[in-house]
Amino acid sequence: MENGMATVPLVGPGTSDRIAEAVRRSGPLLRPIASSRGVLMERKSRPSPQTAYLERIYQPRSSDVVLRRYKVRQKVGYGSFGTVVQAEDGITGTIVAIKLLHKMQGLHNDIRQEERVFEILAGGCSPRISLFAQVLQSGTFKGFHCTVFDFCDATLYDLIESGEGMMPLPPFHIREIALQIIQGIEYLHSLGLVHTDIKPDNIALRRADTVTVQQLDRGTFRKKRLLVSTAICIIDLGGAMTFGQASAMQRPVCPRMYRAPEVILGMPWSSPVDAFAVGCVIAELCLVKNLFHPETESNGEHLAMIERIVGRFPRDFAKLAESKRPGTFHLGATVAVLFPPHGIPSAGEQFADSMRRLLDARPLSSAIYDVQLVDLLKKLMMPDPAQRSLLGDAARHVYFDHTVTWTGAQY
Ligand SMILES: Nc1ncnc2c1ncn2[C@@H]1O[C@H](COP(=O)(O)OP(=O)(O)OP(=O)(O)O)[C@@H](O)[C@H]1O
Repeated sequence: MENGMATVPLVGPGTSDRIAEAVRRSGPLLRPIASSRGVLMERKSRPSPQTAYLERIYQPRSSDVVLRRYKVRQKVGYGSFGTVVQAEDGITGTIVAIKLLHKMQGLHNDIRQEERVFEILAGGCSPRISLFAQVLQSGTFKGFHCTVFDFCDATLYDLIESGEGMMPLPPFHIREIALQIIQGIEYLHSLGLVHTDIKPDNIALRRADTVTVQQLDRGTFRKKRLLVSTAICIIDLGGAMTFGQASAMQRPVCPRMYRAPEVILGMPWSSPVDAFAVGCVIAELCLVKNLFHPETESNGEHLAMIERIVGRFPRDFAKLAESKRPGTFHLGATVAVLFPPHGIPSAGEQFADSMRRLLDARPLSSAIYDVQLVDLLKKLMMPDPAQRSLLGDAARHVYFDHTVTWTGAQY
């Protein structure tokens, strides 16, 4: 093993130690054969619109120098609110990410929202600030409001979609990433803020350096790529709101696949929506696919899917939901989501696809084999928000015993 390590080429200051550590913790049956640096995965951001709005959306050009300092290199991401580019700082030479907000009326109530939320986080004076992308500067370029952030090599979405040879991640990497997400979002909650947009696209890996190892698997060595560091960075604070704003919010929040039952049912919601979404993201990282089928067509199907995968809704919660949305639950000897809706045969043509998806969905405990992880996920995704685990408690779950996390200083 020691000799094997000596053949690994260095990929940056201090990196060899981290490679050695990553390999050592992955088990005794490994030998490193190569290492690579930086963005090793194709960036998989959602597609840009091909519409008439193009002039209101920043189109990156390699000759652009944003805020007279940052030389644009390439587009790395695109979201509902902005285009994100990679740029080089002309003064320090460091690589940054710049988000240039779309110029669309009504899209931004407050164009400085992300910066303000980051200021609140920074004001909390906690080392957990390193779990978020730092805002370095902001201003206007070609009429676009732009915010400059730390650059992250890849998101969990990139990793899941195109982390070839890396997925599934070793269990200890999943644990380290999960703990950081929980601790970061718990920090937001401790400052009275709800993120509202937790999804794999919004959790980034600061560095995507990998080491390729040969892993002994049933008598033969197979190639496997390991992350050198699991340091994460939570991005996109643009949807974050205070508990007070959350309680007054009418429109649904959270992307559908990560949306908690109380939001689906139009009931009051608050910070537990983040816990539910965190559970979905951790499960997705283990399964290397969405926990809830991405083509789920209706709220009814989604609730039935939650019931099948996570567990039954408690009677009190179902009763409350029934009083607001009659026809959602069957309140008999057992409480059950009424899907397909009352009076429509489940064998009918109309719901055939939905019924097929529901039948294919596997309960958490039969899809994930780590019993402690399943217990944690069930607590994070309790259908009733009043029973859902607080993130502080989740961070102390036995699943995380002996988990080492990388701090900001180490990535
Ligand atoms: N600091 C960063 N480093 C590297 N890539 C980033 C960074 N911030 C954002 N990105 C990339 O840009 C994408 C869009 O960013 P972001 O989610 O902040 O934009 P948005 O317009 O608010 O999107 P959404 O539709 O999710 O609300 C991300 O999914 C990611 O791929």
